[in-house]
Amino acid sequence: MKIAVIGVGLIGGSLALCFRGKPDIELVGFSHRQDLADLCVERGVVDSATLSLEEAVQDADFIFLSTPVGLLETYLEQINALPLKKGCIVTDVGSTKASIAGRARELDWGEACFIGGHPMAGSERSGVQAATSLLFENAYYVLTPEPDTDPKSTEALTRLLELTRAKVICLEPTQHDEIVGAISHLPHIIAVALVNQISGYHDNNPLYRTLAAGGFRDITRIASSDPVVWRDILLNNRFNLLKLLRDWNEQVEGFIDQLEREDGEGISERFRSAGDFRNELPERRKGAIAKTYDLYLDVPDHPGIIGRITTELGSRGINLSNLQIIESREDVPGLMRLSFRDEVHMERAKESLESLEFDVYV
Ligand SMILES: NC(=O)C1=CN([C@@H]2O[C@H](COP(=O)(O)OP(=O)(O)OC[C@H]3O[C@@H](n4cnc5c(N)ncnc54)[C@H](O)[C@@H]3O)[C@@H](O)[C@H]2O)C=CC1
Ligand SMILES: O=C(O)C(=O)Cc1ccc(O)cc1
Repeated sequence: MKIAVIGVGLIGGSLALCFRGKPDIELVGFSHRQDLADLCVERGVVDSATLSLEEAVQDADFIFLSTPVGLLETYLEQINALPLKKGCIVTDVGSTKASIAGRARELDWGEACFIGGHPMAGSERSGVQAATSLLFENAYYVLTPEPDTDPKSTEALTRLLELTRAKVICLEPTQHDEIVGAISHLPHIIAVALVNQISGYHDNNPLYRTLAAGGFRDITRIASSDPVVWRDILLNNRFNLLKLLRDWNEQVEGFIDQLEREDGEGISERFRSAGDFRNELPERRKGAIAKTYDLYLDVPDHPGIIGRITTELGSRGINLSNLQIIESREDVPGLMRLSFRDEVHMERAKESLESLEFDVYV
């Protein structure tokens, strides 16, 4: 089976790593620059890479378009005009689905077909350097087959995507863009606006960055996302976002009004209803919203301390899903966050680290 990945960045590279090394799969990357083509081969993400689109898609069984959204339709058109293998499935990974689905519908695919796709997992990092085969584990992977798409093609793509360990669901493209606009694109806008607002205050007083603590960091991680990728997503989904931002203004106006009227009960009620909804979000899956079980511990600045902690957990078979040094506190020993997929591993880690006399907080 030949799989072509057009644009081997965070998402294209991560998909390639999920497929890589499986028996009978040949992975070819297409890049628009020789240095990037060389890099994805050097990093072992694809078997070979080419600057020729024709060569990349020739005889391919699956083609994944994984460039920024603004380039997807151009590549779709170019690929549609090239000779494709009978039964070839062309798909994409773009964060918006209506426009590419609309363009694909206008093209004649002959014995090939197009099925839109969107893995609902990612990160604020970009480029093939950030690619990982674990990115999609337990996340949702949306496919947008048309009513007349051959179910066998959707099935074949779904079967291949099992290698990502994501859960495939099918959605209509317009509905996808409305929902994903609200749960992913709007939060990115809010994070960026918030960081830029605070950055403006910081220009006059550097204490803003010094004091920026957990809450600010938690809600602004995605503000570090790739500017080109996000420019394209926001422009592409602008009609949904304009409505969502007007609704957002109403939320802001509501707070202004409650503060002016000193309406404490109204403010508490907003926190209560937000907490109720937030606490009911599906748990224990990675992706756009990752639920983890976290422990915090003070770590003295000793050489080898991180190795000691991870070796201890590893030797007891405790599965660590993430580790982060939190730098929000100055002039104190480091604070480390250890994340686990479930409560059992978290509790076992707590006991084990306490027995080594670490101060552990849940
Ligand atoms: N970043 C994320 O967390 C997620 C992104 N997506 C979607 O995945 C797609 C790719 O995003 P990322 O992998 O995050 O970005 P990325 O920047 O890591 O990867 C984009 C790739 O496209 C290549 N590229 C850029 N210009 C090109 C051109 N003219 N011709 C050919 N290739 C070109 C880049 O070299 C890079 O390899 C986007 O459509 C995005 O909406 C989907 C899910 C999550
Ligand atoms: O980093 C995060 O938490 C994300 O929000 C990742 C993400 C980015 C873009 C998508 O289309 C889907 C998921």
